[in-house]
Amino acid sequence: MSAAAAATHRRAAAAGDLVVSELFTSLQGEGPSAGQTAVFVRLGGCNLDCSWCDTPYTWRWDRHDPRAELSVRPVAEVARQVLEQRAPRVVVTGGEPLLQQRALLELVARLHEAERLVEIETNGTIAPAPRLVEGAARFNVSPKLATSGVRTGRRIVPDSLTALAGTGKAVFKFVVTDPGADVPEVEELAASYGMESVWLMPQGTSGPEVVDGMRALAEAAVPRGWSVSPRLHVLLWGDARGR
Ligand SMILES: C[S@@+](CC[C@H](N)C(=O)[O-])C[C@H]1O[C@@H](n2cnc3c(N)ncnc32)[C@H](O)[C@@H]1O
Ligand SMILES: Nc1nc2[nH]cc(C(=O)O)c2c(=O)[nH]1
Ligand code: SF4
Ligand SMILES: [Mg+2]
Repeated sequence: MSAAAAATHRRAAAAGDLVVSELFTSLQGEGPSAGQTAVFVRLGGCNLDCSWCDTPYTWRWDRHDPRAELSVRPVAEVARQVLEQRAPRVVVTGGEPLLQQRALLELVARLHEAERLVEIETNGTIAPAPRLVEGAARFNVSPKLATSGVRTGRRIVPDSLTALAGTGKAVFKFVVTDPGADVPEVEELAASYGMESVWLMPQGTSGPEVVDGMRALAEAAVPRGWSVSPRLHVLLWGDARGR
């Protein structure tokens, strides 16, 4: 991590604040709630470095400037901004949102109290605390496969995947780059961790990549009883930020 980004995260953690990348309202583009209006809270910082990550501006500080990309905001202020929107649903993502679990807990508790449905997008490497599980409507867990380019010991944390599977609120959404290599790896992970809801989503940041990818993934998903996730925001708006 860059020194500036590290200092930002330390300052936020000391104050109980959140490090925010962006906040916007859109349609949930992925997973079981695809098509539903939601407020997105994108937090800064990640503990992985997936080769195809579509939001490197949240963590890749050799190519992006953390002073321009990140802001430190009190939980109450983020909650107020979210609740100004009429959307019934909130998607907390990143970066890796569970890196900021202490402040995240407070945000999710406030939103849950205000009867918002909070979905948390996570890479599955960090176990959720009981209070986070209580306030969350669902965890959209996206464990990374070998084709992410991240080494196994970093991307697969068995205790965290077990904890997430045990919440009863997790779906597992795998980004597939190469079905021949990736589908057998998903089968192994699904069996090892008792994943009940498995989703395949194509890697891609353009309409044709997503549509062609989904068509190929249907062949693998249907016989196995799995689901295929669109990337609706990519189909509608391409690789635009804040969508
Ligand atoms: C940017 S990540 C943030 C949340 C968390 N770090 C994670 O990976 O789940 C949000 C979602 O986008 C997916 N994703 C990122 N880049 C992608 C790409 N190029 N194609 C398809 N999905 C991608 C991730 O796997 C994850 O499901
Ligand atoms: N529209 C839209 N839906 C999304 N679902 C998950 C996203 C994410 O980046 O986590 C995402 C996103 O970036 N945009
Ligand atoms: S874990 Fe998520 S945010 Fe982090 S690099 Fe991978 S896709 Fe990007
Ligand atoms: Mg996204």
